[in-house]
Parts: sequence; structure tokens; C-alpha cells
Amino acid sequence: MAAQLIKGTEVSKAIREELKQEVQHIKEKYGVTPGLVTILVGEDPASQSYVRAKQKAAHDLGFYSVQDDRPADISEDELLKLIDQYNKDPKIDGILVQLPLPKHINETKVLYAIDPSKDVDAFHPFNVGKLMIGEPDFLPCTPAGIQELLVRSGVETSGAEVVVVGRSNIVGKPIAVMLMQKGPGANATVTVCHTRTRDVTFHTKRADILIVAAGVTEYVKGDWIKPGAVVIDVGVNEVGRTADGKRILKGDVAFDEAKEVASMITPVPGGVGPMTITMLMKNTVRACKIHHNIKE
Ligand SMILES: NC(=O)C1=CN([C@@H]2O[C@H](COP(=O)(O)OP(=O)(O)OC[C@H]3O[C@@H](n4cnc5c(N)ncnc54)[C@H](OP(=O)(O)O)[C@@H]3O)[C@@H](O)[C@H]2O)C=CC1
Ligand SMILES: Nc1nc(=O)c2c([nH]1)NC[C@@H]1CN(c3ccc(C(=O)N[C@@H](CCC(=O)O)C(=O)O)cc3)C=[N+]21
Ligand SMILES: [Mg+2]
Repeated sequence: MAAQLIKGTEVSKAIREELKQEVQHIKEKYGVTPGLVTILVGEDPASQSYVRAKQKAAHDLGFYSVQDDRPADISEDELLKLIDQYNKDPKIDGILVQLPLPKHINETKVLYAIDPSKDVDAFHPFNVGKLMIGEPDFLPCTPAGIQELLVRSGVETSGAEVVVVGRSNIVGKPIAVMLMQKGPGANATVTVCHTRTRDVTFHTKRADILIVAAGVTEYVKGDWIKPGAVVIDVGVNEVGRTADGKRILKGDVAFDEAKEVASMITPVPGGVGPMTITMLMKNTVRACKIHHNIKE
């Protein structure tokens, strides 16, 4: 295989070790503990497994962590009241409401309800706006994880042609904004593709850095990639289960073909996914420091 693997699991481990030290330090010096609540509405098995992974990471870092499960038929009003309760709770620094929410609940309304200083997903319009103008308090977790992987792998983003496939508010749009900003780990020339793009392969073939977040299993083929490009596969698609019930996951990139063309590539699993969770932990520590006016 030609391409070097960008191992999100390993990079994550290193960052979580750094975070653990930091949590220990602020506990000892300031007597405060970062607090994270994850709110899960309903019983979708994939969402349950992601939330479990977030809780485990929080626990391992020594956070105060709360898992709040609510039935799928909770009313929008009740959910908004619950968020308000956590907004007022001084032990809680970060509030994560796992998406997607059931159809009868307006997702936008829920995201608006979270105190922006506890918005560790960075989905509130206040934080989205701050990101846009280059003044973020929190970076959205998946894009932050991608940028961290690029930087720690020594990938030059300045002047690079970046192509993003996907324009969602949680991945495509914010990663495009972040990589086009002025500053380190950015300064790229960014193109964003979506379902109305006339010729997606015309764009992907020009990319020095190709970021795929389309939600379509093995959508990007080997011959859509410029030889030597860096490929970041954000897709997490369940294609089946093993005999013992474990999820079988594939990315949005046809990995076996792509690895022969790319210079570096993220695997699925073990690429972007673990970084997303790590960046959530980083944001929670940051929120805690902001709430307690810790400036170091
Ligand atoms: N690893 C991680 O931490 C995370 C992984 N994910 C995964 O990333 C993937 C994307 O997630 P998310 O951004 O939420 O997905 P969405 O479904 O919200 O958005 C998908 C985007 O891809 C575009 N798209 C879909 N099909 C095509 C196509 N054939 N050609 C071009 N563009 C296309 C859509 O275009 P249009 O707007 O025109 O519909 C849309 O903008 C999923 O597999 C998800 O599971 C998501 C979040 C975190
Ligand atoms: N409010 C909110 N914030 C989110 O950040 C959020 C969300 N809602 N809803 C769903 C998406 C998806 N997402 C993932 C996180 C981790 C992995 C991850 O750890 N994946 C592992 C595999 C996990 C497994 O084995 O199931 C990997 O790729 O190696 C994947 C996807 C966060 N999201
Ligand atoms: Mg979505």
C-alpha cells in the first residue's frame, strides 16, 4: 500500500493524555472539575454507542459526567426546560444534545437554547458566527479533529487546494470555513461540493487535500483522487453486524483503491471518529476554564 495511515486513535490517545494532566492540574490548583452532560433522546443504537463512548472518555479524564437519557416522546418544551436546568447548573460546563432528534422536536430551537458558554459542540449560532469571523471560543468537534490530524501529520494547508464533499452544518460547512481562514493550519483555497455540483470528480481530482463527508458508503473511488493527495474520510456508515453484534463500519471513500493513490489517508474506523470525541473533551476543559476564569 502506498499511502501512510493517519491514525486518529493514536493521535487521540496522545491528546487525551495531555488533557488528563491538565484536568488533574486544574483540580489540584483551583479545586474545580470539568463537568459534561450528554443528553440522549430516544433509543437509536448508533446514538447510544456514540454517547457511551463520550461518557467513557469523560470518565477516563476525571470529569464530572452525567448521562441523561430521555424517552423519544419527550416534548420539545420538556427538553428545553431540561437544557435550561443544565444551563443554570454550576457543576456542568458542557452540554451535548446528541443529534439527530426525533421529528417532533425542532433541532434549531434546541441548539439555540444551550448557553453559548456551555456549547461544547459549537453548534449555537453565536459560536457559528464567531467561527465565521475567525474569533472562535470553541471549534466544532469533527472539523477541529480533522484540522488537528492534518497539523499533527505535517500536512501543509497553506496554499493547498482543499475540496470538501458535503455541506452540512456539523462537518462540511465548518471545516470549509476553518481551512479558508487566515492563520496556521489553514490558509487553504477551499471548494465545497454537494448534490447539485455539476461534476464532483472534476473537483476531487484537483484536490491536494480531499475531505469527504457525504454519508454515502465508499462514494469516492480511487480514480477520483489526485496521486499523492491527502484523503480525510469522515464517513461512518454501518454496513452490517458481526456475529457477536459489533457494528461493521465503512467510510465515504473506497479505502482499498484510495490507499494506492493517496499519500496519506484516514481509516474508518480509527480515523476522524475518535478525534471528534477527543475534541469534545478539549472543549469541555476549555469551557470549565472560561467558567472559572482560569487563564493559563
Ligand atoms: N467521524 C465523525 O466524527 C463524524 C462522522 N459523520 C459521518 O459523516 C458523514 C456525513 O455526515 P453529515 O455531514 O452529518 O451528513 P449530512 O447527511 O447532513 O450531509 C451530507 C452532505 O453530503 C452531500 N452529499 C450527499 N450525497 C452526495 C453526492 N452523491 N455527491 C455530492 N454530495 C453529496 C449532501 O449534499 P446536499 O446538501 O446537496 O444534500 C450534504 O451536504 C456521515 O457518514 C456521518 O455518519 C458525521 C459527523 C461526525
Ligand atoms: N450533538 C452531536 N454532536 C456530535 O458530535 C455528533 C452528534 N450529535 N450526532 C452524531 C455525530 C456522529 N459523531 C461521531 C462521533 C464519534 C464517532 C466514532 O468514534 N467513530 C469510531 C467508531 C465507533 C464505532 O465503533 O461505532 C471510529 O470512526 O473509529 C463517530 C461519529 C458525532 N456526532
Ligand atoms: Mg446531519
